[in-house]
Amino acid sequence: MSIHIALAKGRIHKVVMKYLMESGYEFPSYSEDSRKLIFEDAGHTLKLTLVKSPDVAVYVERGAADIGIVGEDVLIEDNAGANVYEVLDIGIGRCNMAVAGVKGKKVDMSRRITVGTKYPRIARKYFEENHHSVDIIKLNGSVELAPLVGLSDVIVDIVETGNTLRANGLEVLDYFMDFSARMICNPVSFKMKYDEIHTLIDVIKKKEIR
Ligand SMILES: Nc1ncnc2c1ncn2[C@@H]1O[C@H](COP(=O)(O)OP(=O)(O)OP(=O)(O)O)[C@@H](O)[C@H]1O
Ligand SMILES: O=P(O)(O)OC[C@H]1O[C@H](OP(=O)(O)OP(=O)(O)O)[C@H](O)[C@@H]1O
Repeated sequence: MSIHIALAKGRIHKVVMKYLMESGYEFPSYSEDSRKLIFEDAGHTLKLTLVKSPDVAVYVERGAADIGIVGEDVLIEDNAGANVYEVLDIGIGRCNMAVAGVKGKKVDMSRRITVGTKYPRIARKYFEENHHSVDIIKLNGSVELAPLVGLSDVIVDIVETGNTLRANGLEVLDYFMDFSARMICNPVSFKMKYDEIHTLIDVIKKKEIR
């Protein structure tokens, strides 16, 4: 029985594809530049689809995919884990969530501050837990711009190397979560395709990428 894996398109799918090919799976029609979204391996054991990160859990929950591989940040932000099993921490795509602001500029946390972010739920929870009153502005990318042009006082965003913050004259005020890519599984598939799914888990575990 073949298994269908929904892969978060972007950084995560590129590493997972590379890894699967290094482990002996052949995907004759795959290339990083291709616009194709579905790939089957030559042995017909895996079908891979490239899905936008927030949609991965939707495919898995509804049984359109058996397995999903997606960043933990996305699962937490979308509160998406309830109807799926998280079966493995893949260890790739490691990054932190941080509050950042303009370098050297003091932010008065005692007043209501504005926060630009792609992660409104995670940001709100963080500020609530720290008893700060905030106005969250949901953005869709290039979040670093917001404090530079006066749209927000601070941002909450992913930091990996810190290069984007540095290049834009921002600094971290607080790191508060870290994430990695997770493998999630549809509960019915987990029972029906138990052996195939465990074979895949073993293949990925064997690669020391954590
Ligand atoms: N430096 C990083 N920046 C963003 N995401 C990272 C980083 N390092 C690891 N990740 C992981 O990769 C995932 C996003 O990958 P990527 O940015 O390639 O996808 P994307 O679809 O372009 O995302 P988005 O549209 O949200 O920018 C995140 O959910 C996170 O788990
Ligand atoms: O610490 P770094 O290694 O610089 O990585 C962090 C940057 O990467 C991500 O942006 P992405 O490239 O996904 O673009 P986006 O801003 O459009 O989301 C993230 O939102 C930061 O901007």
